[in-house]
Amino acid sequence: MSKRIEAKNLDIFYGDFKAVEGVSMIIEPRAVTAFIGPSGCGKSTFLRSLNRMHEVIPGASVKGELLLDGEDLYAPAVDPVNVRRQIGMVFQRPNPFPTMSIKENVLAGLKLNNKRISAAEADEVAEEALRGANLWEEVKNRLDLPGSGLSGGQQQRLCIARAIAMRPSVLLMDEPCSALDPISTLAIEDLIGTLKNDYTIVIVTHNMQQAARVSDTTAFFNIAGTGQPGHLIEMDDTKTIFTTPNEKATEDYITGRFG
Ligand SMILES: Nc1ncnc2c1ncn2[C@@H]1O[C@H](COP(=O)(O)OP(=O)(O)OP(=O)(O)O)[C@@H](O)[C@H]1O
Repeated sequence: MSKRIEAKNLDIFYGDFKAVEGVSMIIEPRAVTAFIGPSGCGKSTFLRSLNRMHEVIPGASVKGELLLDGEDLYAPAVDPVNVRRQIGMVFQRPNPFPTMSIKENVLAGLKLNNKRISAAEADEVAEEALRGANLWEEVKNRLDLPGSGLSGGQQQRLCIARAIAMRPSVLLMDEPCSALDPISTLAIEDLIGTLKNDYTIVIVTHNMQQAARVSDTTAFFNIAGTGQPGHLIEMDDTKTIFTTPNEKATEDYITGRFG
C-alpha cells in the first residue's frame, strides 16, 4: 500500500512568483519524513504539490517531475482528484464536517468519490478507519453524534480516520499538532509511529523536538530572503540532521540561531 515518492528538480509557482526552486528528493515508503525550516521557505507549498492540492489556488503551477512509484503525477492524462485519493492530507486545524456525524465524517471521502457501499460495508470501513486512527474505543458508542462534539485532539484523529478510510498510499500532514494541547499531540505522535507501518508519511512541523521524535528522515528547507524561492538544503537520517548536519545553515537552524 505504502508508496515511494520521487521529486526531480521541482519548481513551484504562484503565478509568476517562484515559491520553491529545484527540489529533488526521495521519500521512502513505510517511514516518516519531516520537513523543517523557517517560515516562508516553502514547506507547505512543497507538501501540497505532492498531491496537487496547491492547484486549487488559481495560477499555481509546477515544473519538473513528481513520481509516485515511478508514475508521473503531473502527466497530462492524470486526474488530480485521483492523485488526492491516493495521497491523503491532514491539515493544521482539525476540520471535520460540522453537520455530519462521526461515522459520516469518516465515510465522507468515499461518498464524495461516489463509492457505493452497503450499510454493513460502511460500518466495517468506519470501524477499521477509526481503529486505525486510534479513536474507536473513545467514539464507538456515539458514532451517530456530530464530529464537532469531539475534543480538538479527537477531531484531528477523526480527520486522520477520514483520510485513511480512502486507503491512500501516502499521508501528508501539515503541522497536524499545532492546534493541539500536549496530551493530544502525544496521541497523534504515537499514532504517526503506528501508521508508518502501512503508509508513507510526510509531516511539516515547526516543532524541532517533534521532528526528532517522530521522523526517520528530515529535510531542511531554507530561504535566502523575502521574495526569493525556498530551497531544499539537505535531507538525511533524522539523527544525523539533529547531531551532525552537513550544512552550516541546518546547524544554525536546529540550534535555534535563526528561524
Ligand atoms: N496562495 C498563495 N499565493 C501566493 N503566494 C503564496 C501562497 N501560499 C504561499 N505563498 C508564498 O509562497 C512562499 C512559501 O510559503 P509556504 O506557506 O509554503 O511556506 P512555509 O515554509 O510552509 O511557511 P510557514 O512555516 O510560515 O507555514 C511564501 O513566500 C508565501 O508567501
